[in-house]
Amino acid sequence: MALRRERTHITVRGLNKAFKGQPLYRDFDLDLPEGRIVSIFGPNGCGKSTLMNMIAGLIPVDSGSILFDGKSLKQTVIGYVFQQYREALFPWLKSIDNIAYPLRRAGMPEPAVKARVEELIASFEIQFDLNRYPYELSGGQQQTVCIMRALAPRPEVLFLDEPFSALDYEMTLFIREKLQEIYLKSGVTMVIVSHDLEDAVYLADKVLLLTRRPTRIAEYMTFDMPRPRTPDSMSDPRFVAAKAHALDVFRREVKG
Ligand SMILES: Nc1ncnc2c1ncn2[C@@H]1O[C@H](COP(=O)(O)OP(=O)(O)OP(=O)(O)O)[C@@H](O)[C@H]1O
Repeated sequence: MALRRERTHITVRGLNKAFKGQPLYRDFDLDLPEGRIVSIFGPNGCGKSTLMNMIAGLIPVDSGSILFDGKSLKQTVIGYVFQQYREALFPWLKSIDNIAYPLRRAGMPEPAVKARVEELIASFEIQFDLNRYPYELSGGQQQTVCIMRALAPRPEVLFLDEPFSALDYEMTLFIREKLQEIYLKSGVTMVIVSHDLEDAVYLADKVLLLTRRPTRIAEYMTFDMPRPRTPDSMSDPRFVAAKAHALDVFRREVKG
């Protein structure tokens, strides 16, 4: 595979965050590469979600800088997929209107909204009825709607907080494939928080392995197995070795 040039997309510098006087991140630096998938993995409570949410602007930092290609968050279009898809969708809007919501809110003219939604439906090869309300859909279908909504405004970065944790295994495989397809088509930078090592490694170009708090980077592991990866990839020796290595680092960090 030809080597792709790695360009930094998100730069985190001198990040500090404490909860109730207890430091979580102290002078923390991180670079997230453009057009790659980075998974964040680490011990329970080490601050995976907090880190991603600070980058996505959902949680304030105490101090430090976070820039997207040198720009602030306000100047950047991002998408966010929540773990709890049931609570993330607006129950009073049909699924299709949930997807269109961020476009309408941004004042996009209706014909352009329709065209963008149609484009998403085609690229996701949606087989279910998007005129249904979210509660009429299965969990996997609801999570698919959440991902489509997050992608609707063509974000530069897509953040996903444990996107598989509320799904059964079959749906996990389905959503993983969809995310990989979208990534291969659009090259969007993705950041995924995962508490499952298999999920963390499967989609990732890089796995950010964190320590216990106060949280540091234990290892920023590169996983360059070619794409598309398939369920068979999980028995590939390269996948098995990457997962075993990440598990070693994790065990060392948990033991302290
Ligand atoms: N609003 C808050 N107030 C006080 N403490 C908080 C708050 N949010 C998070 N914390 C604490 O900060 C730490 C990191 O939380 P966070 O949810 O980011 O960790 P995580 O690695 O994503 O956790 P998990 O693996 O349990 O999902 C935890 O110890 C948590 O209890």
